[in-house]
Amino acid sequence: MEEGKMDENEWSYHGEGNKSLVVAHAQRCVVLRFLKFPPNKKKTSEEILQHLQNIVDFGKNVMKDFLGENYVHCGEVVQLPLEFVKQLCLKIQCERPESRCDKDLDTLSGYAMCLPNLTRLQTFPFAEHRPILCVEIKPKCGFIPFSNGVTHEMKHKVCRYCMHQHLKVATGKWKKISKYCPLDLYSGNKQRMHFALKSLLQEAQNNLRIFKNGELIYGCADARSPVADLKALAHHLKPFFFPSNGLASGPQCTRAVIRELVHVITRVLLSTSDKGRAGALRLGLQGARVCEASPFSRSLHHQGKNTPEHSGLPKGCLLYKTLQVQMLDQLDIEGLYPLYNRVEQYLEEFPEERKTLQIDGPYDEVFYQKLLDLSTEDDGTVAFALTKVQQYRVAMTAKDCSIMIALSPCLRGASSDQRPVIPSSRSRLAFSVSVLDLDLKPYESIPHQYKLDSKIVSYYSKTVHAKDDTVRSTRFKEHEDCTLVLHKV
Ligand SMILES: O=P(O)(O)O[C@@H]1[C@@H](OP(=O)(O)O)[C@H](OP(=O)(O)O)[C@H](O)[C@H](OP(=O)(O)O)[C@H]1OP(=O)(O)O
Ligand SMILES: Nc1ncnc2c1ncn2[C@@H]1O[C@H](COP(=O)(O)OP(=O)(O)OP(=O)(O)O)[C@@H](O)[C@H]1O
Repeated sequence: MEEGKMDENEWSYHGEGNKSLVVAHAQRCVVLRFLKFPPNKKKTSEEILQHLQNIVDFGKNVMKDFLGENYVHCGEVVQLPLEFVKQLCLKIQCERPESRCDKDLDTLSGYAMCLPNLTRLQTFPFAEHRPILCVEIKPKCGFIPFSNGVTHEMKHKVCRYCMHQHLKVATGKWKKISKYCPLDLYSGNKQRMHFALKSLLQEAQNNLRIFKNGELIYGCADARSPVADLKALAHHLKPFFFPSNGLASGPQCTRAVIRELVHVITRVLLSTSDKGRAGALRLGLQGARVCEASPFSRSLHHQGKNTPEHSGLPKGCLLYKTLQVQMLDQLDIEGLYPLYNRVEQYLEEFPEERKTLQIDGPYDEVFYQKLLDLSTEDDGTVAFALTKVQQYRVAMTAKDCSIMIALSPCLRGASSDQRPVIPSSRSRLAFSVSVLDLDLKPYESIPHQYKLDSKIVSYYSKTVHAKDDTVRSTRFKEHEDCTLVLHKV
């Protein structure tokens, strides 16, 4: 970023999560990502610079290898004029959702990350004049724990996302329980994937957002005021997926356009645009492949059908690679926690060792190589415990990342310029797939994870599973769902 040339009026609020806030440039396809902190927890400029550098290094040295060069965009750390950051912060404050204002944007260090704007097609340096649609999915954890360390039987049957839904609704985070189950999305079975994506469209929460030309048109900017009008969405989608059945308006048109979107996203998710390489990890899928709480498997079960087919994901696709990284959590938090305590005990005795153990970085080649040791034989050493702790942190990162799919119609007759292309009813769509929010989860969050896990399972077991029959009838109307799921499209 060139000092003196930064004008806050060229940047606009784009979005934020729990830990960072993103602004997008009006013309150029770049964003600035700033860290956020609670008001009483300010950090020094040096600490912020180090934190951001760690994020970039972790992306470069670890995630690029695991997920694939083309999917990961590490960006770079930039130093910005303090006056620019101050003015920008004032300018965007009114656009920030109230629920995110418990944390303040860091305006004191002047450091931020500069990244490509992933809501735009990746190969274009400048904003395109063609319409660009971008679907952001936060898929969450796609497997059921298989570790012997798991003490709650329920965790072998129902996935964490589905259990957590009940706690989230009870605590008022969301109003309705979603029918989305990550295991359906990660199944590789088209029917299950369609169901998962339709469920996300019905109840987006913070798992689905849709942008058109970089602007949010569907999903939550703020949990309290979600934008989720399917009819309005279908209207936005018409330039991309005008239905081949010729219907220009009405509920049938809405359904047809949404169905097109779901089919196109499924095909993109199953595509292997990263040269089909499987990534550095080879973890066999263990544990249940179906979550008992998923309305999809429940509806099949009630029709007396076998468990849904698990087609498996193509090895080169981003979902497959993300799942592989998630499965670095081999022991589950219950098996991991005693190992974390072993590391903690060691650090209490030898606090100066924290650096050597690379708890807070550097996330370099040495750090990466240690992650590849998948042995689960505990020899009682701190080294073993540390490897499992670091693998767990990486797995948790992959359980919380988001996938961005950008789509843009190809001009008639134009070559695709080596960009991958997917056919749709209206035209061919050039697409790019990227992954974002790959910040390594902090070591300090492990005790929180342990407590939260137990809270999620206890709440689900006590209140939901005990009243299973009632829940089944309120969670979804079976006949309606079966038609939705099994209707051949
Ligand atoms: O624990 P979870 O599964 O609720 O995930 C948290 C997310 O909630 P979600 O369930 O996706 O709505 C949560 O997302 P929201 O703030 O709810 O949008 C964060 O992503 C959080 O990560 P971090 O603490 O900011 O690094 C996430 O925490 P981590 O568990 O990934 O550390
Ligand atoms: N490179 C990018 N291009 C376009 N949009 C982006 C980019 N990075 C982030 N965003 C948008 O900003 C939002 C917040 O970013 P991000 O997920 O990194 O925040 P976070 O605070 O780290 O998230 P979390 O709540 O998971 O901790 C994303 O959901 C996405 O919509």
